[in-house]
Amino acid sequence: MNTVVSEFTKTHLELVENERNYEVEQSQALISGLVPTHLQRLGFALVGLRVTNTRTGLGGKTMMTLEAAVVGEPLPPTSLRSGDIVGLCAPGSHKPSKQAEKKDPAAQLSGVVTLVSESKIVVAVGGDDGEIPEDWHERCTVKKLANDITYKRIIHALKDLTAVKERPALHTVLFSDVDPRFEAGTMVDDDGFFDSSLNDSQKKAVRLAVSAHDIALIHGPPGTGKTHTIVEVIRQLAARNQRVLVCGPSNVSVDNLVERLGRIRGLPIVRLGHPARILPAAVAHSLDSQTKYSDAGELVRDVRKELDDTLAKVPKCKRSAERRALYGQIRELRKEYRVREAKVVDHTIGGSRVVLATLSGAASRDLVKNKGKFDVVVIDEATQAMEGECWIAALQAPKLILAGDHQQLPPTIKSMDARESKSKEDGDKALGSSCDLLETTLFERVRTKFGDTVCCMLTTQYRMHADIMKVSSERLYEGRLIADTSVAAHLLSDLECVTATDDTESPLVFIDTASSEMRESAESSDITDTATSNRQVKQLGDSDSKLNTGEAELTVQHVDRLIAAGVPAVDIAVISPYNAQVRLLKSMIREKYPEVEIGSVDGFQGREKEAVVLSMVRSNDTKEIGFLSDYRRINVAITRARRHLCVIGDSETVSVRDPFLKALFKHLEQAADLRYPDQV
Ligand SMILES: Nc1ncnc2c1ncn2[C@@H]1O[C@H](COP(=O)(O)OP(=O)(O)OP(=O)(O)O)[C@@H](O)[C@H]1O
Repeated sequence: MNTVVSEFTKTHLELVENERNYEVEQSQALISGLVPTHLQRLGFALVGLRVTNTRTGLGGKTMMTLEAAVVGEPLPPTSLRSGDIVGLCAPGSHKPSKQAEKKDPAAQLSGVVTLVSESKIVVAVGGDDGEIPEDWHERCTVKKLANDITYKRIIHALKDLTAVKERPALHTVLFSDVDPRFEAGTMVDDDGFFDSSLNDSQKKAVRLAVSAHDIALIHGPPGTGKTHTIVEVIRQLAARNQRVLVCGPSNVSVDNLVERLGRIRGLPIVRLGHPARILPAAVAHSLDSQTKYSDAGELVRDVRKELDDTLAKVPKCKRSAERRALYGQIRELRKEYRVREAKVVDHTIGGSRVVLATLSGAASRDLVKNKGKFDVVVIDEATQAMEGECWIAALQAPKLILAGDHQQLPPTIKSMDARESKSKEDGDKALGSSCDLLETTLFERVRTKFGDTVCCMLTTQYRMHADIMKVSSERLYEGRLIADTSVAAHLLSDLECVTATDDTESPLVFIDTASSEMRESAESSDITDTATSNRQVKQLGDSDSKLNTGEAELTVQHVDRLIAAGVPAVDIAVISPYNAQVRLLKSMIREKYPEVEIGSVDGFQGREKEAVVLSMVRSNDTKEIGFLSDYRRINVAITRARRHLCVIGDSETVSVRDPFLKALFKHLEQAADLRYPDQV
């Protein structure tokens, strides 16, 4: 079996390295090719800042607050967000630090953004690299840097997987012909569920997951209560004295679970991860908060105060010898702080039955020290993570539970377009199939290998009107998805303050633009701000994004009608598979209705709204539909709506080639309120 594992990791390592290089090259080309003022205009840098405050954060990091150099002036608009990795340097400086030089030669320090507000940005700068040059109290620049940490962690995990000496049964099941095992003795009795509202398929999934010896899958189509079910699984495992590591590919997926688990009394949980990336509702359970405010945290509070007091003396100190002495003290205090903090962290993690982190965060030093101390790893949204990413967490326990839906979008492989076109150009089939391999998730691989023996599908959905879910159920979920009675017939007109109109009484509206003149076009330069931002869009692989102005106008009119009928703007989402159309729609809707959410289909996965307007965009003579042909994208698009879905598209272009789209348009023609542009 070791040979199989070695071959597997070798192929994946190569693919992940390629993906990492591609992403780093892309962002470096953008970031290092432009001067900071230009980057600032694009939202990737802030120039003319000054350091106004420093204090100590988790891990002994220096939290630097930066404000506009002109006192009281707001920061310019920026796309820098909490969690971004940034480089800091004096204007025009080219003196590299060891840590930052690989990423940006002009950066002197690098850190993580922890807060961005109208007037300030806070950056956490790592340990001993946190010595702040004197002139930064007057002028300094912050620039976004490429972030390849997750890739490095995947690469590390794959190497660790190769090196495992005593393989648990989980590895045997995943890499050889051994079948998964289930232990009947651990079965949950009918009256043994904590949550009495669970439906039959959810109970079945909980039983499968709890009784699995090595692996189980929970397949959760849209709105079927996958998270609900995972919470019960975790409670059942904790009640059996098992320690559980719970992960997801994104911070949102983890915090969703933190929020729900945090409400359960008597279940000690801790959320690992950079506080800047944790959602406010989950912050109280973060390791940072627990080390700060728990009784055990007393141990570090004194040193933290002394460190902060010493840091505060630095800007006031004019002589460099005195500054050097202060930095010497700071270094010693940091060392002491880290030793004490490590004890508190071990105590907090060790005392928690359930530990939560992103998949990438599962590589945290604090967790790796805990290696082997978990009984089960649970991964939510596992169909949105590359297999290598899952292994960062999966190495930590002998049992793995994966939850997800392989009929929705897989993880984004950024080098995919480049690889696919190169594969076509060179006729290199191997390159093409390597894309597929990287896109194949661990969930999908296990489901294909073992089918229903390891996988339980949740079949009652609590989101969509029955007409909205019909095509997805029939074509992708074997016709087994049923709408719960609480949602099966619900309409916008049932909402308080919404009047009954043709729109609010129809769960499905289809505006067919076929035989109109509403044709797609390529994005022109006047849609984006500057010539450079067009180039940036191209560099980010969005060069041939399409838009359709006619459809955009119909979309705005439909939103106008919904709002006039009393549908709250916050309950409406406008989505499109094409980023260029999203940009156009934002420029037309944002000002009028700031609360209407406008985004790409891919960005809306995992979300829901009462009303969704979907603009399909494609309309051409050759029936080209580009990436609309990925049925998973269309499945995500049409399953976001609870009570009302309005599809705007050209049936003659979109419904011709792809079987899923054909079925969707047939259903729309039969079941939707069908309209034509000149009648709306
Ligand atoms: N057994 C149940 N009885 C009643 N309502 C339920 C039940 N299970 C889930 N729900 C409701 O269904 C909705 C979706 O649940 P949840 O967020 O757990 O689903 P999910 O499958 O994780 O969602 P997504 O489709 O976004 O992945 C929630 O409003 C939840 O309260």
